[in-house]
Amino acid sequence: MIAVVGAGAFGTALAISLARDGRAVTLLARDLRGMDQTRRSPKLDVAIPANVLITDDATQLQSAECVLMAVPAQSLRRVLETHHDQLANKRIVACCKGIDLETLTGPVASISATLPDATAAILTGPSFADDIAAGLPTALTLACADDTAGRALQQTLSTANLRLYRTTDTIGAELGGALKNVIAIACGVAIGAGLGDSARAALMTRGFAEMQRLAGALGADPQTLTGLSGLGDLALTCTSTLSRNYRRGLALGAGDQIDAAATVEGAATSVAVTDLGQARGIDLPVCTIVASLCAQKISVETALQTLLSRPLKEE
Ligand SMILES: NC(=O)C1=CN([C@@H]2O[C@H](COP(=O)(O)OP(=O)(O)OC[C@H]3O[C@@H](n4cnc5c(N)ncnc54)[C@H](OP(=O)(O)O)[C@@H]3O)[C@@H](O)[C@H]2O)C=CC1
Ligand SMILES: O=C(CO)COP(=O)(O)O
Repeated sequence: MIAVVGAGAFGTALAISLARDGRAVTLLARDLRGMDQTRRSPKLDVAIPANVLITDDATQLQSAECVLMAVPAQSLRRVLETHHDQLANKRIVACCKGIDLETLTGPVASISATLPDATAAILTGPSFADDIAAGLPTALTLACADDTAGRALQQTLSTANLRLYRTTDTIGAELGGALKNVIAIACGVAIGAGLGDSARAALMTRGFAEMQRLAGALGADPQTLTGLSGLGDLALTCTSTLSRNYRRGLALGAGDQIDAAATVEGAATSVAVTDLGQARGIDLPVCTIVASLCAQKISVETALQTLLSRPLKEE
């Protein structure tokens, strides 16, 4: 049995996809919201197959062959600690995109620090929950430092429509997923402020250079970022209004009222990235500007002038 912790949009979509392919799945919800009765998620327009056990009973995790953690990046540590006893020596696959603000580390480090006996992996890349739930073709990166375990997870989690590519570069894979959210906000701001598609292309490209620079400094192979997690997810999230991070950027760029309660992961990640860059002396102008914009410390006009007035340099 495969367990999914977190019955939000992504966790439920993954559960549906795996179950449709014949796997037995347990979906652990913090709040069932009647999903076990209606067999529907309030966040997806697809019925949940009968071979998904929807439960709020965490003891069900004990019999899982692997556990997918589909909770927001800033909640991951807390959720791992809460279910420590059920998860202690399992194969744990983070399905979130972000950098923990307290530790300035990614989801794989959170798993290893919280559950030293577990096998830690991450599943990330370009995919909207709605697309996965609808059974549309999708390709993702599965990263696990232990390649034998990674190969087994790749087999276990690939389905007819969900194709997983494998890498051992967990830091590169998780940074690709985390950092693209920051650049997606920047691109949304550009479009929301009417700066045009050319400005967006410039931000995607220079943002990608920042992603590779930071990833290399943190021990990743910058080449990993040219894969699905990185370039692939950047292409999706910086161009689609299905992305919450991109939509947050659109709202900031257009000067719309921001709902403070509706957080997007790229906002927290922009703060973490700014701290990491400053501590290591790495130049990350786009990410730093996004942190200031999200905190509403500077105007879009100031952000634009700051980026355009930087010294000219080699590409
Ligand atoms: N949505 C998408 O298209 C995609 C999302 N992802 C990633 O998946 C991760 C989850 O996103 P998504 O599913 O969209 O988010 P949702 O908000 O839809 O779901 C998050 C889930 O996590 C649960 N949760 C949050 N905090 C806690 C906590 N402290 N303890 C227990 N459960 C908690 C929520 O429970 P409750 O409902 O009770 O609040 C909810 O079930 C993110 O990192 C995102 O980047 C990746 C690819 C695509
Ligand atoms: O990560 C995603 C697509 O790959 C979803 O993006 P958002 O979190 O911005 O909605």
